[in-house]
Amino acid sequence: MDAMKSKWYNVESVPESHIFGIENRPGNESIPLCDTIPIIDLANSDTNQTVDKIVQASQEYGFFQVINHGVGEDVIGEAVKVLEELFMQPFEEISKEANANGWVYMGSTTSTPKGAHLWRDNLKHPCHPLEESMQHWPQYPTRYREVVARYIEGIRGLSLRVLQAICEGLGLEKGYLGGMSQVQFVTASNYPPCPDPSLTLGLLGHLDHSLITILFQNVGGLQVMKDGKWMGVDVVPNAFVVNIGTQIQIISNGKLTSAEHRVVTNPKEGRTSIATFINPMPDCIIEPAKLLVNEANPPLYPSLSFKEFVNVSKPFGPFTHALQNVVPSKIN
Ligand SMILES: O=C(O)CCC(=O)C(=O)O
Ligand SMILES: [Fe+2]
Repeated sequence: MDAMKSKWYNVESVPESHIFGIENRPGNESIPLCDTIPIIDLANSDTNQTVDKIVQASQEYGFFQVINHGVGEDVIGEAVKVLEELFMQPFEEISKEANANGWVYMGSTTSTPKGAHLWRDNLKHPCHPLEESMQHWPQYPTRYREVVARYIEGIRGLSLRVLQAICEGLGLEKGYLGGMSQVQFVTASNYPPCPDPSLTLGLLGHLDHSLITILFQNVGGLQVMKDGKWMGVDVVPNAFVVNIGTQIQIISNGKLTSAEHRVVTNPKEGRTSIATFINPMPDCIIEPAKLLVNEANPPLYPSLSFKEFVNVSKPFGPFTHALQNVVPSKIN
């Protein structure tokens, strides 16, 4: 049997192990694409107009897309190619390499708190500081480190520009958020075509516990919760989807929104996504910024180190609405 045939997803129907309960599965309801999530041109990211657009989108949707972001089309294309090549290897080969190097590979056999298995393979590793973290990255495909490093360099620059624009928009001092973004993880996923997308999910609904997350998707599948309804995030060629993580929702004292999102599968095409999480250091205290809190605007969230926050969230599983359980006051 060749590598492709032996993959778990070469099946004619969705195995029992991948069927989600009624309350989580997408079903047959058709979900519209949201054509109002802003697509923001970053050619001049420091103008007031761009800053306003970023803040508005972050308030209203917790999501926006960026174009003219400075990361080359070829850099993105190469990264997707090298990841697709990696995911083509047999499960055992990837796992062996992951274990030897200390990065995380979760094949679709990995269970989720909701019982069923996700319709995806996924890898995760740190990517900041670049030189140091690169030593632990995959070595096969042989161009992986070189290609992904170039991608990550681009994402680092972009993330600092976006964080700076958010600082400006919130009225925070320059570098307030950029200075906190000392940890960066990349997680790449392969969502194979699925014989029945109504039964299963690529990724359960969740909030990202990051400052921001910068995502590339080559095929649609990402959905965002807006006013209690799922909406599809359209694929804009070579754009990045940026979303506000729970940590910026806290720092902004609820002014900016971290929105729930999930990934559905499709019967025709495989999908590759690359999400880069921009996170604080574990000991960094995350709390509503002093400048945004006063008598009229009391803090909505407690102060917690990022580590504590993640710990408190754990009992609820990484894919649940952890934040709602942590904070006494509502999060919306
Ligand atoms: O694959 C995607 O489009 C989304 C990934 C994601 O939301 C995550 O890894 O947190
Ligand atoms: Fe996410």
